Amino acid sequence: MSPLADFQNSIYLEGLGDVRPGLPTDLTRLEGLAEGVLSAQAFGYVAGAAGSEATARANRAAFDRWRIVPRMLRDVAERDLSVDVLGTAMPAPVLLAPIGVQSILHPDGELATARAAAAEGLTAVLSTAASHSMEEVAEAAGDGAPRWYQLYWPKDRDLAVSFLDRARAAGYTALVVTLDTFTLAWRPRDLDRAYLPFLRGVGVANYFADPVFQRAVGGPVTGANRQAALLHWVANFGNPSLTWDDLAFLREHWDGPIALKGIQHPDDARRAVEAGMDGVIVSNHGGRQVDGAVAALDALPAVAAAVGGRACVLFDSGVRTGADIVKALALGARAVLVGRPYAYGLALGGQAGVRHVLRCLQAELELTLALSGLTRPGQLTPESLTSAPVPA
Ligand SMILES: Cc1cc2nc3c(=O)[nH]c(=O)nc-3n(C[C@H](O)[C@H](O)[C@H](O)COP(=O)(O)O)c2cc1C
Ligand SMILES: O=C(O)C(=O)c1ccccc1
Repeated sequence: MSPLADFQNSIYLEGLGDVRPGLPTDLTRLEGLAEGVLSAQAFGYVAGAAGSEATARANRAAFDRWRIVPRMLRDVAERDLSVDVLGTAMPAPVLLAPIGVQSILHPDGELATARAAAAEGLTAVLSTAASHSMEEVAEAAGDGAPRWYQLYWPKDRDLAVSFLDRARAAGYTALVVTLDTFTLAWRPRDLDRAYLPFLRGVGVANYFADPVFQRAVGGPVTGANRQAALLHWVANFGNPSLTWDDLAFLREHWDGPIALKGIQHPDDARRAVEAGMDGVIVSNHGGRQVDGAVAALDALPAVAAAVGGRACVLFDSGVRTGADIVKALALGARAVLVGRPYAYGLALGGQAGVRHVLRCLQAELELTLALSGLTRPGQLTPESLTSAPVPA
């Protein structure tokens, strides 16, 4: 019996002893529960999306338009979910998407997330906009815990280089460069509450701890230069002038694998490969950037075809269940990143809440795969799916 199937049994056995798991095993229910424990501002920030939130809804609807076609009598006794992604060994094709400002969800924020990921052997991608510094998070994760770093590429090139140097020194092995968020989009829930965590000093730990940043604001951030430091953050956060030519700069300053996050067009995927990138992450940022943008799952097949095995294709935006993961892998992703579900787990139960989410996702993935007649993620192809009948 695999440890993941054991997890399912342990839930039933606890049930016999009348001890219920603390959080629901249907992860789509976590959002509603998280609303009950978060401030309206924090909940709105996390659950919200751009504009009318049509793309956030489309992300989910796209999964619903595909159905798995299970196959029988295929000896699925021995299952192995493990994959190698950009040189990182993973027990399952699941990563924790970079989510900034996690201390609005739980005081331990990214520290709790890193510990939960490490306990499962899964890779957490640390955001540049984290509420704890990358060095603190690395220490919380512990030696040997796989970790990747996500770059919000700031205007100041020296600051970008400093982030990359620090990430390397702290043991982050792969770089995720987020391209779709050089500025925050039109987000009505936050606008209506005039809520931006950074202006309250949340999500700036990596900046305030940085020697290059400190030099620019006249020394370590104290009460005296705090306002100036926050304004410097606003001015530097993103760079709308970047082009494909700038990727050479990243290659020069980061010798490990690089994945570009926010790819939605096959031509952009081709350009990423031509620029020597190791991976692309098909993502629309969970619907938080371009309202009306294509559902991420609908963009995946064409990107996978354009890449044609020359780079690693990853996926996020809308993954909520093991079945969702099966569908994304079948349509061309090597692994998925999950975002809001673990953020809600963090809000509801700290480190244990995140771990609950990770265990449920892995267990449900393994069961869905096996019950569909497969034993390894790599066996999934588009033939594993059929499109759902269009509702009348
Ligand atoms: C509250 C919140 C903060 C986020 N912060 C970041 C970030 O700092 N960097 C980044 O690349 N993506 C960020 N994202 C986007 C996620 O990495 C991911 O693309 C998205 O959440 C996936 O969609 P899902 O939430 O539907 O799983 C954030 C998403 C949320 C919900
Ligand atoms: O809110 C977000 O989606 C996001 O990506 C972000 C951007 C800057 C800082 C923190 C999070």
